[in-house]
Amino acid sequence: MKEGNSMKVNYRRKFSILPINIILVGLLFACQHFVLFPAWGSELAAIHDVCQVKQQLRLEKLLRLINQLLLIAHDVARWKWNKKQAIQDKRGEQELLTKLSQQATKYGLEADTLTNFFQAQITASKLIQTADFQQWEQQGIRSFKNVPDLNQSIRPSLDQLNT
Ligand SMILES: O=C(O)C(=O)C[C@]1(C(=O)O)C=C[C@@H](O)C=C1
Repeated sequence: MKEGNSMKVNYRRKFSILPINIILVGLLFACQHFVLFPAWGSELAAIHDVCQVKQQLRLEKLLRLINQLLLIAHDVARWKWNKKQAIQDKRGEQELLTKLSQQATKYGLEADTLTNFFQAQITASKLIQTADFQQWEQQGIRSFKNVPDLNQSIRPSLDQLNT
């Protein structure tokens, strides 16, 4: 083989494995850091822990809100019982769901998921109110004293919790 040709082959051999070399050196460098600086591993674990705690806190806050909303359902039921009003307010429900799905897009949340969640919340509220009505019917309760007004006080509280 002529000298010029053999140099070409050597040159190709030398440089064709260059990207693999770069990747291997990169990997080695990264691993070495975790070996030489094990603190990095614990830092990653700490970040993971913080994320988990934050998620847990968000979940707890959500559960607290659900609980508050369901507790208010008893006040709603008392007001409706006193006024002999129907439990279901289909128009109110639709207005709430439309407003919430518009807010979902604003906050980058999925409108369907949010709507399903609040639909379930409304269903739970209606079940509580129905159970209250049945119980008061059996107990022969005529009306309740000191019930906050649905429009002036209860619904604004519900709106605040919902948003
Ligand atoms: O605002 C009421 O009348 C409620 O009973 C509350 C609520 C709700 O959870 O938002 C529940 C049932 C009604 O059909 C409408 C709304």
